[in-house]
Parts: sequence; structure tokens; C-alpha cells
Amino acid sequence: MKLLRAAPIIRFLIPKLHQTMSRSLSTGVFQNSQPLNYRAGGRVQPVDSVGQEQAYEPSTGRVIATFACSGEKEVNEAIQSAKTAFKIWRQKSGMERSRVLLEAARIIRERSEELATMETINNGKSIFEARVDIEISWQTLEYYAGLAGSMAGQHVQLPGGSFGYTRREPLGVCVGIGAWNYPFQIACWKSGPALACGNAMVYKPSPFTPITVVLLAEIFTEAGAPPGLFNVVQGAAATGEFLCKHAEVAKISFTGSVPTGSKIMEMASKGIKPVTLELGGKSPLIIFSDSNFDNAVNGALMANFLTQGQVCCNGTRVFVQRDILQKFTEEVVKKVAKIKIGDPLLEDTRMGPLINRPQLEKVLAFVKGAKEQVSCLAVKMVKRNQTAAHHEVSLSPIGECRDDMTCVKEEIFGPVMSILPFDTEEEVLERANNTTYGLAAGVFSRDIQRAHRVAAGLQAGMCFINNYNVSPVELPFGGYKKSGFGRENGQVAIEYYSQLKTVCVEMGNVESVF
Ligand SMILES: NC(=O)c1ccc[n+]([C@@H]2O[C@H](COP(=O)([O-])OP(=O)(O)OC[C@H]3O[C@@H](n4cnc5c(N)ncnc54)[C@H](O)[C@@H]3O)[C@@H](O)[C@H]2O)c1
Ligand SMILES: O=CCc1c[nH]c2ccc(O)cc12
Repeated sequence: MKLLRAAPIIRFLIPKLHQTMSRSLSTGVFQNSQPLNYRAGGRVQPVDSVGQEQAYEPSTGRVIATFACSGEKEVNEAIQSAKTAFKIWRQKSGMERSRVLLEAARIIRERSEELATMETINNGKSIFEARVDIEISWQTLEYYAGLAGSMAGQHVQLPGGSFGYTRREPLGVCVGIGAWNYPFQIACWKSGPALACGNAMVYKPSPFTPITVVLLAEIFTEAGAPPGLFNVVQGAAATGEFLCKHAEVAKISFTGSVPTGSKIMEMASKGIKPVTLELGGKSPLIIFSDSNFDNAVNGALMANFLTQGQVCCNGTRVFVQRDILQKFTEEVVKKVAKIKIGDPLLEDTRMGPLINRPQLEKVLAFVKGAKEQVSCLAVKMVKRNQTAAHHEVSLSPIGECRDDMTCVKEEIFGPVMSILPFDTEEEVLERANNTTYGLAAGVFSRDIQRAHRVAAGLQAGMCFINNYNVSPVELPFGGYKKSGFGRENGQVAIEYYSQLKTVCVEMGNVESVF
């Protein structure tokens, strides 16, 4: 992961434009006062609703936004708005689309500090990490802007001078449904390739993190996107279902849990809609004793503790070769104890609060269960109660776990690392693959043949060798098995947001057999 310096941002000197969002915000101050739905190029209140949600600032437990969940009529309004924009956008050349995406990327870069601050306030991740998320976000738009101008088909010569060619065409109105752990970034991972291909999008963020995706919508408009190209509806499951069941939606790209992914696929199947499913994981990280020890320890930390451990591809099952197990565990415990937990807007904080209290309770229940399952368990537990209700994090690298423990089998989505000893390559590969998930995996070894052999044998869509949790936009990302299908990022994402038309051209006369 590239680390960013805190750059002074000129935007903060222009309070008129972005008054409510400036980096001068400290924890406990922000209060949303604007509509959080976005369609036809502006913020709107939904025309109907299915209940109400509240979004929190995790580090204080304060309600920062109260909003109506979009009902069926509002969802339809957003889709109609997207349809209108699609008619214009699909006619644009790749280079014209590219210019809009590049301008959006430029604005995001210019407003990075403000966007990162809002992401931190609403999600709880450290400002240090949020800056990286925003950097990856504008890079994503730049990357797909770069591809937009060169999307092309194939020319195929046929007998007698006839020929055929293929055209890569947009799908239409695409729906994006996102999770709360990377609110802004997930919206860019979906909208970047979708818009580059000529589609329009209606996006629904998680009700826990409704704020920053609306800023993205405003940025697209400011960058020159036709009104309605990128729309936002807010809400939870019911709103999501209206989107998935709508007859005029051409594609659904979903990021979230396996159970919800399964429901999305079922709804999409009724309308024969293609889906991309970016789901959960319980990924293995294999550390051989010939690894560079310090890199392996750092890799394990990167694999487990970013965004308070709430990362889909985290390498939470850390298999360590037995001869270095003790040294490795001691070093991890030592380094974990030094992780600076606290107010996520402070410069030196590296770990903020979990997203909310139910998530915290869930994580703590896993840790409690793990302690009960193994008598000689070495649990390093740092628990700091801050003044506010949600500001609590448990860091628990658990020594000498067994494969059959609940905390080893199930996705926890919190800062909990399970350390599992192993002896041989064959054994560890079998154990690493013994899961219904297949999102990511990692291997640390100095033996390059072994590293590549193990990567080839791992049943996971994203494999890291001698690093973990770096996600350059140039590389495709997505799961095997129950972790989903389809890919985000990389050139291949274009295939998931476009359809291929074949045109067959006759240059001679029609010879009828009748
Ligand atoms: N593979 C990836 O890229 C990736 C990235 C981030 C998170 N995740 C996974 O996401 C999960 C955590 O996120 P979460 O708690 O937000 O997941 P979730 O499945 O509860 O919710 C995800 C989104 O789906 C919506 N939703 C819920 N029920 C729905 C329904 N019936 N129809 C339509 N939409 C519905 C939610 O409102 C939210 O916007 C973890 O399992 C994590 O691994 C995966
Ligand atoms: O929580 C998931 C994190 C993640 C890291 N890199 C990528 C790339 C594409 C995604 O859809 C998710 C992720």
C-alpha cells in the first residue's frame, strides 16, 4: 500500500464551497443537513419511503444523519433518471467519456482531504487509511478513463469478401449495491468501469455509510456527466430489493455478505440479469519458515488489521510453519500491542472504532467462543473503552488455533487473527483450501518455486506472494467458490459492464436453399 503524506488542501481555504465537510472538522462535530438521495443531477428528498435509517459517527456513537429509505417510486424515479442519461451517454465516444472520468478523478484528488475526512467520520477508519482509499478511488477513475478510448471489437474476414465484426456495447442502467467498509472506493470500483463502458448507474450504499457516495455523485455532475448518469438511492434491504427486481435494470453489481449475495442472485435470475458478486471470505495466509521474517510479520498485520479488520479479503487464517511459530506469535503480539487505537481523525491513529456496537458485540462473541474452545489459548487482548459507546476495539491474535474452531471457520469481520501451526506444504495447502470461501490467499516464502506452486494450488481469486492486501486498480479482484464471481478492477472489468454484438456483413448475393 502506498502511504500518503498529509497534504495541505487549498479547498479548505474556500469555505463557501465545502463548508460542512472541511478537514477542520474534528470528531463529534459533523451533522448532515442535506438530502442524501441524488438523481437528475441534484440532491433530492425521496418521493416515497420504506422506513427510516440513522447513520452514526462510529467514534462517538452520535447520529450524524437521519434519512428516509427510498421506496419503490423513488427507486423507479432514479432508474428513469439513469435511463434518460444513458440515451445521451451511450452516444458519446470513448474519448468523450474518458474526459468526464478524468475530470472527476481530478476533482476527487483536489478534494481528497475533505473526502477522506468524511469517510473517516462515517466509517471510523483512520484518516491515514481513508486518504489511501481516496487515492485509490481517483486512480480507479483515471484507469478506466484510460481504457474508455480504446474499447474495440474484432474484425473477422469471411469467404467471398464478406466479413464480420464485433462491437462492445453498454448494458444500460446498472445497479451498484455497496458494503460499508469502503464506501467511496466501492462506488468508484463499480462506477468507473460502468461509466467508461457507456452505462448509467443507480447506486445504493450501505445504510451505515450513506454520506460520501453522494459527494461522488456531485463530483460526476461537476465533471460534466449528463444529469442522471450516476444516481444514489438510500436505504437497506427493501430498497435494494426494489432495485434488483426492477424490469429496466440491466445489471447488478453487489458487494456484501454471502447470504445477501445469494438473495441478489435469486432476484437477478428472475429477470435474467447478469450479476457481479463480491462477497465475504476467510482467507488463508501461509508463512513458511524460510520467509523474510519481518516481512511475514508485517504482511500478517496488513492482512488482518486494516479498517479495524473489516476487510473482505483479510488473511485471517494465518498458517505458520511450526519451527517459527513461537517467535512469529510473540512478534505479532508485540506489534499489535503497539497499534495506536483512538480518535480516527488524529494523525497518528492507526485503528479507529468498529462500524457499530452490534459489530463489536459480534466480534467479542467470537473471541469469547475461541477462549472457551481451547484451554491453552494465548490471547492477546487489548480493549480500550473510550468515552463514547462505539469507541471500542478488540485486538486478538489468537495463538495455536485449530481448523475446527468457529473463529477459524467463520468470517468475523473484525481485528481478530487466528494463528495455526503447520508442518508441510502439502498439508497446509489442503487445510488452506478447506473452506467454502475463496476470495483471497497469501504465501510468504523465499523459495520462488514453492511460492508460485502454492499460489497455483490455492483456491482463491486473489493470491498475494510476499505481501498482502495491496490492491492496485490494474489487477482484477474477485472470488472463487462462495466468495462470488465476476471481477472488479483490471481490464477484465470491462467485460462485466458491456455486451458483445456481432455484425455479419454479406458482400455477395443471398443464396437461398429454397
Ligand atoms: N468481496 C468484496 O469485494 C467485498 C468488499 C467489502 C465487503 N465484502 C463483504 O461484505 C460483508 C460486510 O458488508 P455488509 O455487512 O454491508 O453486507 P450486507 O450483505 O449486509 O449488505 C451489503 C449491501 O446489501 C444491501 N442489502 C442487504 N440486504 C439486501 C437485499 N435483500 N437485497 C438487496 N440489497 C440488500 C445492504 O443494505 C448493503 O448495501 C462481509 O461479508 C464482507 O466480506 C466483500
Ligand atoms: O473489502 C474488500 C476490499 C478490497 C480490496 N481490494 C478490492 C478490490 C475490489 C473489490 O471489490 C474489493 C476490494
